[in-house]
Amino acid sequence: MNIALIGYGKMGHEIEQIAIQRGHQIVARIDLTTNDTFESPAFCSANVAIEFTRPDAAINNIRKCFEAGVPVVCGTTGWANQLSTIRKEMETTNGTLFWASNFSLGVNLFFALNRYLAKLMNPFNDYNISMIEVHHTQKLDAPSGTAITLAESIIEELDRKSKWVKDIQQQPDELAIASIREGNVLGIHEIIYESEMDTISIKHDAKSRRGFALGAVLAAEFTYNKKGFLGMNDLLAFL
Ligand SMILES: NC(=O)C1=CN([C@@H]2O[C@H](COP(=O)(O)OP(=O)(O)OC[C@H]3O[C@@H](n4cnc5c(N)ncnc54)[C@H](O)[C@@H]3O)[C@@H](O)[C@H]2O)C=CC1
Ligand SMILES: O=C(O)C1=N[C@H](C(=O)O)C[C@H](O)C1
Repeated sequence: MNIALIGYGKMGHEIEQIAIQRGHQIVARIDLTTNDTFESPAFCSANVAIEFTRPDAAINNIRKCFEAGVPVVCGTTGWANQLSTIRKEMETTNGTLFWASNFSLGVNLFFALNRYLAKLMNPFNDYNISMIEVHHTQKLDAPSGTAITLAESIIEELDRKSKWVKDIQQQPDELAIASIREGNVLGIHEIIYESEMDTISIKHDAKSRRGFALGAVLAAEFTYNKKGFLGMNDLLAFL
């Protein structure tokens, strides 16, 4: 498969290695540091583009993929509040977008565990719930996209929580997400249920970026020749 990388930073490099190991060709690398363009024949020859850039760049890059008729897998976080806008544009252009806040298989198992635990804890009002996410200091968005996905599932399952807030809980229905930025931490997410009697917590700790990158390449393989909006549940049902 011909793959175009949009964003050739930490994730772009990791994805390139895995894509080549899996027998794909990288036909274009669009980044602030390269000369490749969306208009080039090389980019237009891509079967799928994989976009990992920054929150303020993702939407425009996805639009460029729709214009070029290239399906796009996007892992950039920090812009998901505009997802419904871009989905409408995807429909009007008959495009293809696969988006996930986290492509790692382990994190997606953790998503299922999180939802199950929230459902289990729903009747037990003595437990309050909070979340901590830790990432490297270069990360631009907070809370992380993964933390927001986790929070959205908890809010769906737990009647006593109706919205997430950054850092400090002020109302009982708020779910506080603390974001810590330190060193080169690749991504830690912990959900904590706390009563006067005890603490129950679940935690995911990424050991490398390979899990994110492998998931993104699998998503690209899955996206090839498909139309519409796709996500990790579609991919996991297929694996
Ligand atoms: N969904 C997932 O599984 C994961 C998502 N991420 C997200 O992916 C994004 C990128 O992460 P990293 O690779 O670690 O960041 P990075 O900072 O190492 O790389 C970003 C690259 O994008 C380039 N860039 C910036 N603006 C651009 C533009 N307008 N067009 C093209 N390229 C542009 C930069 O020059 C840089 O090389 C972040 O939003 C991060 O949160 C990161 C890991 C996993
Ligand atoms: O910026 C990162 O590094 C990561 N971002 C994603 C997020 O915001 O959830 C996924 C992973 O945690 C790494």
